[in-house]
Amino acid sequence: MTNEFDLVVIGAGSGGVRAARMAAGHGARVAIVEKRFFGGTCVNVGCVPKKLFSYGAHFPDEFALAEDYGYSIAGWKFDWATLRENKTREIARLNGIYRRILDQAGVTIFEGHGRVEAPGQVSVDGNILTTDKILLAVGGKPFVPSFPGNEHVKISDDLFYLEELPKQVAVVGGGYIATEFAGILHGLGCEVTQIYRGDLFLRGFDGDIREFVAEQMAEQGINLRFNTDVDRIEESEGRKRVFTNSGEQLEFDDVFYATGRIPYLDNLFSADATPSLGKNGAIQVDEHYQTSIDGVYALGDVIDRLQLTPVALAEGMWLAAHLFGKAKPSGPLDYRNIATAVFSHPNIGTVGMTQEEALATIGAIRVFKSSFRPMRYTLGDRQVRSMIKLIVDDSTDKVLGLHIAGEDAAEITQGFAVAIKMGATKADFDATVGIHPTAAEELVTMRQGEFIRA
Ligand SMILES: Cc1cc2nc3c(=O)[nH]c(=O)nc-3n(C[C@H](O)[C@H](O)[C@H](O)COP(=O)(O)OP(=O)(O)OC[C@H]3O[C@@H](n4cnc5c(N)ncnc54)[C@H](O)[C@@H]3O)c2cc1C
Ligand SMILES: NC(=O)c1ccc[n+]([C@@H]2O[C@H](COP(=O)([O-])OP(=O)(O)OC[C@H]3O[C@@H](n4cnc5c(N)ncnc54)[C@H](O)[C@@H]3O)[C@@H](O)[C@H]2O)c1
Repeated sequence: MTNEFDLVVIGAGSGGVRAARMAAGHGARVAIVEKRFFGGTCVNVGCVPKKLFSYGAHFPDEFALAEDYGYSIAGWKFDWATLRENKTREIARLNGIYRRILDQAGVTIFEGHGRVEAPGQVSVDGNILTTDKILLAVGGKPFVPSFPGNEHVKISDDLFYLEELPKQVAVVGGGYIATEFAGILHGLGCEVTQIYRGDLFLRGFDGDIREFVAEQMAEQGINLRFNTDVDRIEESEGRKRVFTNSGEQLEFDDVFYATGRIPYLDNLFSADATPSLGKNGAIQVDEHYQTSIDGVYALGDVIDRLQLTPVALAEGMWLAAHLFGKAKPSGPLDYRNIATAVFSHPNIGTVGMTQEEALATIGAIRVFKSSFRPMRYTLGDRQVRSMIKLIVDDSTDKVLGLHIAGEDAAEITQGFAVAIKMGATKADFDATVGIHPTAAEELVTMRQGEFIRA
C-alpha cells in the first residue's frame, strides 16, 4: 500500500466521508483517518440516535391519544435497555455501511489519530502519509463551562449509553441539544427541569415560535427555569445538588450540560503547521475552505458556520468538485435559506428570516400567523397545538421566512424550503391549492396578514 495521496482527510464524519468519497469519484487518490467512530457525531452521538430516541419518547403521547380513539392501552411498560440496545445495534450497522461506502469508493482507510505534521504531511499514530492536500473535517466536542463541581455533569454523548434513566434530571442550556434532550427525557418518563440563563430559550429562532414551544413544553409538565444560572454542583450518594445564582438548591439524579460545542483540535497540528483560528478556536477558511496554510482545507463543524450535517455534506461535495472535479462549482456555496429543525417536543421547522431579522433588515413586512389544534387531537381534551408563521416582504411580496412548531414541522418545512429557496411570493402560496385535511394546508390558506414596520 502506498502512503502517497492527492488528498488526506482527517475525520470520517459527515463532511469528511462525503468529501473523501466524492474526491475519489473525481479520480483522486484519497485516504481518510478516523480515530473514534465511522460516520462521526451525527451517526454515533448526534442526529441519528437522537432522532431514534425522539421517536421512542413520543409513544406515551400516542398511547394517550389512542384512548381517545377507543383503544385500551392500559398496562403498557417501557424498557430503556431495549431502546438503548436496539439503537446501538442500528448504529453499529450504520458504521459498517460508512466503512463499506469508503472502501467501495476506493478510499484508503486509516484508523488512528491524525495530525498535521507539515503541509503535505499527516501522521497517523506515528505512521507518515504524504499528500498534496489535507482536509480537516474533525468536527466539534461538547463544551462545559468551568465552575465548581462541573466534573459531576454529563454531556450529550452520555445520554446514548446511560445504564439507567434518571428519575429526576436537569438539562442545562437553551439551544438545540438541551431543548431536544428535555423533550426526549420527559417523553421517556423522567421528571425534567431545563435550566437556561437567558429570558427565553432557543435564541435566534422566531420570537413567537420560542414562546409557543415554551408554553407547550410547560403544558406537558417540563419544568422550565429561565434566567437561572448554575453556580456550583455538589454530589452526595449519587444525587447532584445544584446551587443556582438565585440561591436555590435543586436536587437531581443527573445533570446534562448542553452549552454548545467547540472545535475538536486536540493534538491536531504540529507547532509550525497550525492554521489561523478564529472565535472559539474555529479554523478560519476562505470561501474555498482554504485555511491560512496552503493546501490545508477545513469544513464542517470545525469551521463553525452552521453546525448541521447537511451543511457539512454540502461543503464536502463542493470542495471535492472544486479541487478535483472536471466541472468546477460556478460559485461559492450558498448559505442563504438553509432549512433547519429542532426535534424538540413539539418539533420546530424553520427556513429563512425570523420576524426579528426581517424587521431589522427589511423594515416593512407582513406577518401571517396561525395557532391551531391539529385534527388528530380533537377527540380528546388535551391542549396539543401547532403554530405556523410566514414572514413576507411588504414591498416585493417575497416570503422571507417560514416557521412551524408542532407535529411534522420538520417534514413540512423541508418541502416548503424549496419554494422559499426559489424565491416564492405570498401570491404563489395563495395560488397553491391546499391538501385537505392536513396541518400543512394552513400555510397556503392564511389570508389575514399583519403589517409591521420596524
Ligand atoms: C446531540 C447532537 C444532535 C445533533 N442533531 C443533529 C440533527 O438532528 N441534524 C443535523 O443536521 N445536525 C445535528 N447535529 C450536528 C451534526 O452532528 C454535526 O453538524 C455534524 O456531525 C458535523 O459533521 P463534521 O463532519 O463536521 O464532524 P463530525 O461528524 O463530528 O466528524 C468528525 C470526525 O472526526 C474524527 N476526528 C476528530 N479528530 C480526529 C483526529 N485528530 N484524527 C482522526 N479522527 C479525528 C471524530 O472522531 C469524528 O468521527 C447534532 C449534533 C449533536 C451533538
Ligand atoms: N436538530 C438539529 O439540527 C441539531 C440538534 C442538535 C445539535 N445541532 C447542532 O449542534 C450545535 C450544538 O448544539 P448545542 O445545543 O450544544 O449548542 P447551541 O449553540 O445551540 O446552544 C448552546 C446553549 O448553551 C448556552 N450556553 C453557552 N454557554 C453557557 C454557559 N457558560 N452557561 C450557561 N449556558 C451557556 C447558550 O446560551 C445556548 O442556549 C447546534 O448549534 C446545532 O447547530 C443541531
